[in-house]
Amino acid sequence: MRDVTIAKSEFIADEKAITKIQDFQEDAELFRYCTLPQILKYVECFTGPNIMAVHTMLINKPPDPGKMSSRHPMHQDLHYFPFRPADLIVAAWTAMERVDRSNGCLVVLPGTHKGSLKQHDYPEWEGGVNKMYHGVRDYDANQPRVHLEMEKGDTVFFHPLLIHGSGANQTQGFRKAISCHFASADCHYIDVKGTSQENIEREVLEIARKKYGVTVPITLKDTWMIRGRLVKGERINL
Ligand SMILES: CCCCCCCCCCCC(=O)SCCNC(=O)CCNC(=O)[C@H](O)C(C)(C)COP(=O)(O)OP(=O)(O)OC[C@H]1O[C@@H](n2cnc3c(N)ncnc32)[C@H](O)[C@@H]1OP(=O)(O)O
Ligand SMILES: O=C(O)CCC(=O)C(=O)O
Repeated sequence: MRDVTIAKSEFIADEKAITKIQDFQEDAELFRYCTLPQILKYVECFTGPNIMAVHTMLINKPPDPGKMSSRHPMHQDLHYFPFRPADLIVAAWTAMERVDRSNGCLVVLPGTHKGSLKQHDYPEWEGGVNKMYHGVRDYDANQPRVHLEMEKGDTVFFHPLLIHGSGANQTQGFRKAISCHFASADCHYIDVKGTSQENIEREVLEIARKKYGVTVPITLKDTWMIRGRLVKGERINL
């Protein structure tokens, strides 16, 4: 994935536009992260013994190009997931260097994981928004927020309903983190038709057609089944 502003700038080298490697589950070295006992020990408390890595990312938040496009809007990860129950899904996010407000650390709204899934859309940001970076349409902006300042190697585990995002990277370095969403293999797929998740379904299927050249009819479930990888126990539903 490339930052929308940087990718369109003729003055910046192509590799400096790369903000994320999405879906690294087939890369042996990167995937080792998802199998680390130090991570799985905590993941298992949420998922139980049958653990799937459902979504992987190496995030390389670039120095902000001046348009604030390095921000990640406040969102709930469950918006992207066509499976339930939410309580059997957990994110692990590990800082690969010190992160604080200057380089755009995570920011969370504590307690929001006890709420429900909200409507998400592209935020109306003047400087542009990266592809598929949907944000919660309505949330109380006066609600207390916590900035997660973390040292290199620190990991945070969070619920897929927790409203979170990250700020602009105001430094000159790339802010690196590695992350995996885990889910219990006992989770089941849901049909998102008629729900607030229809907009992301449409977008993912369009990307599958246009970017990956898929010509046969596929479903949102197919896109998740192909990418998911078992890390422990038995692959049941997912
Ligand atoms: C499939 C299932 C996924 C499913 C993903 C499931 C996510 C689970 C989420 C869990 C919670 C979260 O992480 S929340 C955030 C979730 N969202 C994401 O992580 C989205 C990550 N984004 C991506 O992976 C990618 O951007 C894609 C696949 C959506 C689209 O890729 P792409 O079409 O190649 O575009 P991308 O590289 O991003 O580049 C952005 C724009 O810059 C242009 N561009 C690119 N390179 C250049 C260049 N050298 N010179 C000029 N322009 C350029 C592109 O054409 C595009 O313009 P133009 O075509 O616009 O004109
Ligand atoms: O690393 C970031 O800046 C934000 C990541 C995030 O919000 C997510 O992966 O859901």
